[in-house]
Amino acid sequence: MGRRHKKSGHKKSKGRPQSSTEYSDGGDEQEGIQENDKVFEIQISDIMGRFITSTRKILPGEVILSELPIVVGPCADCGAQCLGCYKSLDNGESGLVRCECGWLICSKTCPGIYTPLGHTQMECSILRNSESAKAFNTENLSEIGLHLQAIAPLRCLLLKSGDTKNFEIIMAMEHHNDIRKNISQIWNTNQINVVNRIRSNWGLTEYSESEIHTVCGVLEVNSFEIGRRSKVRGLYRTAFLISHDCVPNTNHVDDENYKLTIRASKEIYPGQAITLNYAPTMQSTLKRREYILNNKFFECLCERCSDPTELGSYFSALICPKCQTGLILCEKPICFESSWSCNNFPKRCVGYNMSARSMELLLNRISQEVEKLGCNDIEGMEAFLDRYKNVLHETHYLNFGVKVSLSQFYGKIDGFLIHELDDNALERKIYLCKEVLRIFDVIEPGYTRIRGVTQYEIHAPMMIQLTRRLTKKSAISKSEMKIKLKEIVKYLSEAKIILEQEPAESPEGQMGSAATQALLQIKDWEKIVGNFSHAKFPEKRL
Ligand SMILES: C[S@@+](CC[C@H](N)C(=O)[O-])C[C@H]1O[C@@H](n2cnc3c(N)ncnc32)[C@H](O)[C@@H]1O
Repeated sequence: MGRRHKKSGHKKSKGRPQSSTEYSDGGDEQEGIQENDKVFEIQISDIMGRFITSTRKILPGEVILSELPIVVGPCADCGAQCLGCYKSLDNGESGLVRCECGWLICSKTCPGIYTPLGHTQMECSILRNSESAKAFNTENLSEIGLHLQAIAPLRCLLLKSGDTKNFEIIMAMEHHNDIRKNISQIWNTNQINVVNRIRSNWGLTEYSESEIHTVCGVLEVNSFEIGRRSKVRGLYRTAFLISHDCVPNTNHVDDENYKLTIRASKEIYPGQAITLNYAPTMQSTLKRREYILNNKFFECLCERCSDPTELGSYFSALICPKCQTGLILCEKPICFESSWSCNNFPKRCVGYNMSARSMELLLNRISQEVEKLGCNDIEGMEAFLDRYKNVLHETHYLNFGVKVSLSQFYGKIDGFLIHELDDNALERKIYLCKEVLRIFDVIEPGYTRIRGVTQYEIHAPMMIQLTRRLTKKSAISKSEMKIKLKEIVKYLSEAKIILEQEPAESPEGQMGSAATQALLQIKDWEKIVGNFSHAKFPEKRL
């Protein structure tokens, strides 16, 4: 592995910066952002190609850019979905309705029919004239996904005559054809499902094979997965320039019109690269690097990937089976074949060594156990943590994923509803939330969705604990109560700031409103304890 792709990393830009006005591909027409408000400029590096850096200090929560997509369409691995609004048709709820081109839609009144980011009139007539719907059996919904694979590439190609400026922007995006054409699994699949379909089945020979492979590559490398309804991807004229880092400094959200908003999660200094994580944050270095290599076609050499401890999060660490005190860490994490050994060696541990292959097999086996855990099965999850407490580090990514679920499910599942939790279970939820916040401070710091959700989650058990102590008349002084209330307000206030940025109708957006309500209610406690905003947290003893 690893050899077929070029090496990459965060090498400082070599070329001169391109200001946004110099960016002739249309990046200067940023929607909603005035030219002189722009907080970023485009730079070019030998390793990363184009990327953006900040032109001034950007504060946490500040909008860096916000834009509508150029193209929206089904993801390559989608199931059956409506061509207009992308609603999933897998559940059969909506029955099978056909557009006049023969393809499936959610209903005759679908709001996405004949709209620029849905099923356009042009697309409809191409699909109808080529009798394309005759090629699939509408009873077999899984087969439709294969045909839908060619829709987003078709929509890119249609811009060639319909919107030349955006077509040029798309064709100038990174496609990695040089690498992708040597990966037969990718290239041949695209040849059959996209190139042949568009050229032979739909008769669009005006698009060359290489042009079609290029838009496939552009979509694979640059598109954002968006929407809440099913698997949908969008290409954006500026956001694609954001480079990757496994500890990103931005987060993003898209709304019902597919508008994408990128915000700073933490302070970004002038000249610093503006980054997002292309890989799943809650995976180990090995898995993230594999994902990036196989999907974005470069090797990540970021600080988190280069550090065997993953910046002290110990996300990939095992407990040494020999000495039980040392940790098994990867010797050279940016090398896929690197072996793993005990960090106690040679002091106290005679030495424990594991090959990359043995580690992979072990983790695959344990992952299968995690996948089998029911999402409501709190007892099963706790039993898993207990079973592996002498094998996986307490914040190993496999443990941590389970802990994130537990931190949210305690209080929500039948038999574990918040008021039914005993004192130990309340304490457990608080402990888990704090651990989740501590680790996310390292791997995804700042104002992020998970931080907002966890801060909201922690307030309820803390409030109940406080009420119970008060009603049970367990010894709790007024000053201790004030400190607890102040801590709860701190969590809720940050949760409110973060979650109010989410779409109001989303579960996170609703949590944001609930945080606002909770903050109002908590004011009533002043009647009991007096003003607590000046309460001092006890100093931590070293
Ligand atoms: C979404 S594009 C970003 C824009 C692209 N650099 C361009 O010039 O069009 C993603 C590609 O940028 C490059 N890239 C982004 N982040 C990188 C990083 N941290 N290290 C190396 N290459 C990176 C890789 O080639 C990757 O496939």
